[in-house]
Amino acid sequence: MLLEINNLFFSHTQDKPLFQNLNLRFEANKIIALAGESGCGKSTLLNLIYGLLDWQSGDIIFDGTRLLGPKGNLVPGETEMKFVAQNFDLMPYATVAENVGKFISNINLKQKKETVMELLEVVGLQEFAHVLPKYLSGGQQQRVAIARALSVLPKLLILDEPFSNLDFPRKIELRERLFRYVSQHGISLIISTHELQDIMPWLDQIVILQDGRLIQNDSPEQTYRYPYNSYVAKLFGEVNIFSETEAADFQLQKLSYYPKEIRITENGLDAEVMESRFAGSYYWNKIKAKDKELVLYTDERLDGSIRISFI
Ligand SMILES: Nc1ncnc2c1ncn2[C@@H]1O[C@H](COP(=O)(O)OP(=O)(O)OP(=O)(O)O)[C@@H](O)[C@H]1O
Repeated sequence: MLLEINNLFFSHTQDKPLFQNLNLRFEANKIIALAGESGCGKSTLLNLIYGLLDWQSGDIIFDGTRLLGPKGNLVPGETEMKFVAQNFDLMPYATVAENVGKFISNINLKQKKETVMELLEVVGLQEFAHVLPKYLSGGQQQRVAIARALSVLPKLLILDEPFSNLDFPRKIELRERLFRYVSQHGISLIISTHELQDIMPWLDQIVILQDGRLIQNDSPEQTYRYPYNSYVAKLFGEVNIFSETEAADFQLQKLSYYPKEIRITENGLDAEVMESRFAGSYYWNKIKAKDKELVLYTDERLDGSIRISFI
């Protein structure tokens, strides 16, 4: 087991405990998402794991060693881990390449240069090698920090919302190269996020926190198909939520249905189309069935009366 969190108690302030008896296990060589809405405790947990905050009680065991937190470390942070927080402290007067090479030995300069260029390629910043960080956008600076963290081949890399500052094309480029690189180099990755859709294909495990509580810890497929509650389902994007009474009335098996889980059928429930809008690869439709508004995605524009089934 790479990382074990046992009976962890932590609060920022006395009146508001955050983690009360948190237990979690992470296996090595996995890509794990730590997900949940803003304020659920993701950043705090990452800071605790990396040794930047002292916890009240419980154990964090990394690769067989019980961690001591900041009280036990002269230099903040654990040596076999790297953490890229949301504020990425780059050296302001050093170029992008110098920043990325900060932790790489100077013994073989040619090798160092090659490694730096390979890492800049992973994060898509080769052409910025000789630029100072102040001329880069927030998202670009964050990518420099990720490349620098990768340079030491840590056992565990922790990234706090790494894609939050990136536009969509850059996000999809970076996620593929980054996830491939960590898998090929045996680096375990914990990545915090408040939305799962875009990184799903690369994940081995999804850990979900709600108000400091661990509410689900499953494979991506299991989490998506059987979300513990509507809070979990909403992390995957748009979703139709039903109360217990509504679910009984609709004769449903679950309390949440994604827009693709409602289909047009010949012998289904009567519904009226209220809106049908072009959304690129699908049509976004708002319909009304049994007085409840629902969203479903279809390949064709909808109109008038339809019949639907829940799958
Ligand atoms: N230094 C602090 N002092 C007091 N409370 C704090 C402190 N840092 C965070 N908190 C509180 O602890 C809770 C968890 O915060 P945390 O930053 O870990 O959440 P998060 O899930 O990472 O949110 P986000 O996605 O917005 O970064 C929140 O209620 C927050 O207000």
